[in-house]
Amino acid sequence: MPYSVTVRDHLMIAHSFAGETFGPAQRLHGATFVVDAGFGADELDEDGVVVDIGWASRAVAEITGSLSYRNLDEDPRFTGLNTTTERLCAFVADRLAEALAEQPAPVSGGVTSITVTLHESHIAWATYSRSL
Ligand SMILES: Nc1nc2c(c(=O)[nH]1)N=C([C@H](O)[C@H](O)COP(=O)(O)OP(=O)(O)OP(=O)(O)O)CN2
Repeated sequence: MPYSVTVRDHLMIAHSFAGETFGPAQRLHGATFVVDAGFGADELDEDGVVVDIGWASRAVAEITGSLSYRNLDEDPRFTGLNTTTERLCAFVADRLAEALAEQPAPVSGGVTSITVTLHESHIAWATYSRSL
């Protein structure tokens, strides 16, 4: 996968976690994530791109917008699940894969993988990668 394009957004949510592992984060707390969504391809399309950056930015913004300013403890999409940074990465990546699949070529043309990283601070982040 020699080529990739990454677009950045951010996400503000509230949540709490179940499990002694999480210590004080078992209580409701807020989090602001920087979201990096990467699209990988083996080859460029006929326009010379992996994916249109404008389309990618809008697709990511739609997903982050569906999460932001929400208490994810009350969001039916995550019932019974800890909305860890890792799980939110996978959620964003899977929604992006769905959005891409709905697009006709050339938008969906050569993308072979999606990699989403959520930075929860300058010293901690998580990543989820999937192939298409
Ligand atoms: N692998 C993950 N570990 C943790 C996540 C996560 O999403 N994935 N999230 C949290 C908390 O939501 C928060 O980000 C940090 O809470 P905090 O209590 O400060 O957790 P720490 O592990 O940094 O410190 P403690 O020693 O547990 O107090 C936590 N972990």
